[in-house]
Amino acid sequence: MTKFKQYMELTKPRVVALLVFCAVIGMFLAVDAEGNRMLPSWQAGIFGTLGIWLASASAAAFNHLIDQRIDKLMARTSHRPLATGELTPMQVFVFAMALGIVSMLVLVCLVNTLTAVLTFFSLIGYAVIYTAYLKRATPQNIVIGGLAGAAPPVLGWTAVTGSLHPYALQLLLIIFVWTPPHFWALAIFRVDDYSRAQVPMLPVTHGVKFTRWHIFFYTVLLFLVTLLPFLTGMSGLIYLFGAVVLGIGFLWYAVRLFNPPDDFFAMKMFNYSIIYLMVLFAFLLADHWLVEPMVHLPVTFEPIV
Ligand code: HEM
Ligand SMILES: CC(C)=CCC/C(C)=C/CC/C(C)=C/COP(=O)(O)OP(=O)(O)O
Repeated sequence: MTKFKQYMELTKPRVVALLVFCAVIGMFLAVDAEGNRMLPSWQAGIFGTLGIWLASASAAAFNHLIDQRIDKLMARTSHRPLATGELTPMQVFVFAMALGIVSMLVLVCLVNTLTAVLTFFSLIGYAVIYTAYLKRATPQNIVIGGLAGAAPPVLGWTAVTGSLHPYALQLLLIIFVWTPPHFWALAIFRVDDYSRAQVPMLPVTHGVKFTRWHIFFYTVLLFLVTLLPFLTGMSGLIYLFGAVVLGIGFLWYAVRLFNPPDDFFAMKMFNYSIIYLMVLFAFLLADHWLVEPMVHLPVTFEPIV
């Protein structure tokens, strides 16, 4: 691998691409103080995206640094540049710090302080609270840690408006509830990896059967939570259609997982979770810009901050 590719790998490019996608959609869903649709200014759009991207990449690189011992022990992660020794911990530290500092400079100087502060908390939440502490401490690690990964739509929204709106928190709630079925599906497939590395993920501590039930409960909760944007008047019928169809698909996987047709089925569910979130957010966007706001239920909220 070239040096460039090794540094790119540190930033978890595909995970971060979806985080940034959700942040950008958050930007295009933002409404003004009167509740009207608005387009982001070019500055909020470009520098907001850049700042959130760099902060997420920085968090991912810190995750590589802190997890190097675990990563060496797991088949899925043993090829990572720190695990193989292709990069040194000092190189990774400098890279992660540089990304983090530049992201904060971009957000503070070119976007707004609220977005910078919330992004900073997300970075610390993932890199320090989740990776360095929760991951090793409790099988609820990814549930609590999921809050950091769920932040991007809120960050996108605040980048555009400078204020926090309950609608944006609904988007956070969706990703927060989506994270457990997303991750535990993969963890079931990789249970031996986590067991070898002694990471207390739910299938390791409580078994695969118990984890399947948790996945099922969170998937039902996710189905209900994804109805909120429609019920609160944020989104209309196009979104409702998308959420219900995608949600039925997710529920089908959760039920089938109790009696999977093959060993690879949990991975299929994990892959579906990624498509699910991407398409759900695409529906939110399409609905917001294609449907006349009058179709929406007449419920409006005041910004919180
Ligand atoms: C605490 C929360 C989360 C945990 C523990 C988690 C865990 C994981 C793990 C272990 C992988 C496998 C990576 C690999 O293939 O080696 C993965 C992949 C992925 N995750 Fe998550 N995830 C979380 C939150 C999120 C969030 C919030 C997003 C985006 C909104 C996301 C998007 C993705 C994507 C797109 C992939 C596929 C990456 C690829 O194809 O290489 N994840 N996740
Ligand atoms: C500023 C901001 C929005 C920060 C969020 C950063 C971020 C990259 C969130 C994604 C969550 C994720 C990939 C967790 C997996 O970590 P893991 O250590 O369990 O997985 P691994 O074993 O693949 O490293």
